[in-house]
Amino acid sequence: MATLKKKLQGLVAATLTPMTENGEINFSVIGQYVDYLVKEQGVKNVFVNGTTGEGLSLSISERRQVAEEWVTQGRNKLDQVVIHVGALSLKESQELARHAAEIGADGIAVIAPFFFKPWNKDVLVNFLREVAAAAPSLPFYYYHIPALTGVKIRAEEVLDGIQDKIPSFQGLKFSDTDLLDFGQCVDQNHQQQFALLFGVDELLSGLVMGATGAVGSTYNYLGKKTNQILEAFERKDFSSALNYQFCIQRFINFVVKLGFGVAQTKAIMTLVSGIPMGPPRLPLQKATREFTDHAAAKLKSLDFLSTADLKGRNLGACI
Ligand SMILES: CC(=O)N[C@@H]([C@@H](O)[C@H](O)[C@H](O)CO)[C@@H](O)CC(=O)C(=O)O
Repeated sequence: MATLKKKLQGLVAATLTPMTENGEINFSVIGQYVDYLVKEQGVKNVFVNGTTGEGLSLSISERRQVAEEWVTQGRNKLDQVVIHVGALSLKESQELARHAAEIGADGIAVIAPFFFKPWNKDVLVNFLREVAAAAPSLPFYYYHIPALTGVKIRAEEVLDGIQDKIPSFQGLKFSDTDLLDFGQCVDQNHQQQFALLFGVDELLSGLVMGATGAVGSTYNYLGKKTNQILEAFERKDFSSALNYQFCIQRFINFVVKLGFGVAQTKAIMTLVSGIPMGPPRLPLQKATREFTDHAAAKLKSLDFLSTADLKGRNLGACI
């Protein structure tokens, strides 16, 4: 049985994996990264080695070391450290799951295998069950991200009866925009026993539909702003929640048009936090100087960046 833990809720930062210019992992800044999330962004949960963390581009040994560093540095500072342990090889995934349990992580998550793909719900759940069984004491989350895995089995189908197969099942990270599917997951979750975490940073729609929390890349540097959405939603001030959402979207929409992914997230995080995230690993390509300059200008115009070097306050600023 999974150890009873407080339900994962609120914002969860999908962490980046800091790298040196030579492409090695820069473990030395993870402690600083933890402090930044907690103190500057008000984010106390992390999702490590996922999409944003380039988990699938790291070796197994690197994934173990990154997980270990987050757990160590996060001790007594972070509420929960969830480790993504998905891999194409079931054995590797099980090894990572066991390791997460040994180091004292708070949960594990797994994506659908995406080379040889499960062709139906039962096959997918069998795969997930085998991984979960390697760390039965850890809360288990299914990481649904069909656009990247190509596995289009609906999340509501996966959830149906899943706890009978996976006793440690604790929730879903829903990285998709199909609100019918997400709504069905919420509707099924009658006893509210599962954490249903929205994985797309246009968060308000997920909250309205019943998300209990959210995992995302932008919470690394817009956590404080996004927490304002959660707070307004909590006090039923929907108009303010929408204003905060639109304000954040002005930035997301801007960078999406420039071409936005993990490399660009690394550049933005470096800019906003001052912590060097370095380049991504191939096949991803480092963000261009042009992208970083445009993103910096937009962040300043929205007052998302330190105003110390601002000459005058922009009237369109989101504060
Ligand atoms: C495909 C992707 O990278 N999605 C991001 C989002 O946070 C995304 O950057 C955001 O919604 C941008 O609109 C997260 O869901 C990724 C994530 O949670 C992870 O790193 O595991």
